[in-house]
Amino acid sequence: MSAASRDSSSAGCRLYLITPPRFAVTRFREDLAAALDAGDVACLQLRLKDATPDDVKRATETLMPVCHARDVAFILNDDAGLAHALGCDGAHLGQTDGDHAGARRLLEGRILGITCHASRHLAMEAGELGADYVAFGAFFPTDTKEVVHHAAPEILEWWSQMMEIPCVAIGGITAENCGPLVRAGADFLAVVGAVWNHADGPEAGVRAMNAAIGAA
Ligand SMILES: Cc1ncc(COP(=O)(O)OP(=O)(O)O)c(N)n1
Ligand SMILES: Cc1nc(C(=O)O)sc1CCOP(=O)(O)O
Ligand SMILES: [Mg+2]
Repeated sequence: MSAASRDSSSAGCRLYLITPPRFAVTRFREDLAAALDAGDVACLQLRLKDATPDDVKRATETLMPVCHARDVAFILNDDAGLAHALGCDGAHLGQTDGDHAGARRLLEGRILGITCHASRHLAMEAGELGADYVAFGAFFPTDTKEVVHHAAPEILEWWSQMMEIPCVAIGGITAENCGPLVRAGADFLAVVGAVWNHADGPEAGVRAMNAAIGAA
């Protein structure tokens, strides 16, 4: 999850895949493997908002090996303690997902990503406490989540010119609309629907996203 050198092209921007909100683990294992085999994916975030810790544990035990076999980092959403306990590669925390500084200490040597919405101030704070990446969004309307914050590409441009810490763009991103985000300096594009809801299936979704990143 480190940023490659930045320039004004798509060089270095990679796909950051997030799981669908709900899935049957055994079946999803096959879908995930096929999606990851379809093209470059930097990491998978397990995002199960209504699941119990036991559900998350089972999903992690099933899906993390699929990721690791393909050199894809496995990041758990919302819970740094559980990420640590389950041996995940890292955690993604929102602004209300607990103590960021404590998570940084707990996940020493692992990945910590922090949601910063459309706020330069939150991003600077996250950078100062040692986040491995900051996430900005939502850039476009999304059916995956009700969002209250709306970001514009300028924040990616500002961040990427100022800071070495990678930035992730999220929210309604598709192969059709991602070009300006890549050109603005996003290091990663985080997507749910663009892959899992692609009309031709998740493999086509991964291929389309990578083609669009490469063409930006
Ligand atoms: C890469 C990435 N960016 C932002 C989010 C959103 O996190 P959060 O604000 O905590 O909202 P939930 O995902 O928990 O609903 C994310 N998960 N991943
Ligand atoms: C999980 C999440 N966080 C967002 C934010 O703006 O912080 S938008 C979002 C949903 C991303 O799914 P899709 O790619 O289907 O729009
Ligand atoms: Mg969260």
